[in-house]
Amino acid sequence: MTVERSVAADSRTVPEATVARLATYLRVLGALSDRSITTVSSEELAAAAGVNSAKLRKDLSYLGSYGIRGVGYDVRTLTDEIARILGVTVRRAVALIGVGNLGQALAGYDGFASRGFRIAALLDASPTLIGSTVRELVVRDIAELEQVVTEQEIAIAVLAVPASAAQDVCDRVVAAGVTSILNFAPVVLAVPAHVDLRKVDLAAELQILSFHENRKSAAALIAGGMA
Ligand SMILES: NC(=O)c1ccc[n+]([C@@H]2O[C@H](COP(=O)([O-])OP(=O)(O)OC[C@H]3O[C@@H](n4cnc5c(N)ncnc54)[C@H](O)[C@@H]3O)[C@@H](O)[C@H]2O)c1
Repeated sequence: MTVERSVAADSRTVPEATVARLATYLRVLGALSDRSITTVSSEELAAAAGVNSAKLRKDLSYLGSYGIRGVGYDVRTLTDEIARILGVTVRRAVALIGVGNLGQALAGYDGFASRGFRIAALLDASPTLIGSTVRELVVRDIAELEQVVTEQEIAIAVLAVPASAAQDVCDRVVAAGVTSILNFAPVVLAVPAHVDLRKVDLAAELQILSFHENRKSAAALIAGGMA
């Protein structure tokens, strides 16, 4: 999603694109920490995150983090700084709505917990799913949405429902007080200005790759013609 926005980080503001890269740096730092690596150079961190080191240094300068010349960055300190800016020092409770093919795959993904998120509730409308257990969580009836949001202090709702149901579910989630939504349904959702909405669209990502494939084929044809 390309929303031109910034996030306040102390007295400075962090561009949205930097926020997205900070999440990547945090993942890379987590992997380094798992391997008991305590310092990392900007070049190493940039390469592992797939960006150039000038961009990485610029991104980290928003945190007031410049590293030590010749030594690099302290993995623990940088992890803590990025986690603080991203607000993942608190474990946020996530409600997963729609426990079909995608919802069950997401519910089974261990990576959320290690990155600061707790799947606290699963909700669905299907009588065959309501009451069943997925990853030790009982699937609740979507009719209980408002109660579940309050009980579990849900901070983020993930929508994995059919496109036809997504706006209705989104409206209810917002009315229940949730202000962050991640939407997987292939539909543009309308939300009030105070709600942060992000969308995941794997088909669009594949189309972008397809576009690049086209360009590569065209370039190869031209190069072949010139040879
Ligand atoms: N963004 C992506 O890249 C991506 C990838 C795959 C699927 N999707 C989308 O994710 C959604 C789910 O896909 P799926 O394959 O899991 O579908 P699915 O049919 O297997 O699951 C959808 C679930 O939503 C439930 N549901 C329907 N209406 C509901 C409502 N009003 N409230 C609560 N639950 C409700 C259904 O009972 C079902 O369990 C679809 O919109 C699909 O297009 C997106």
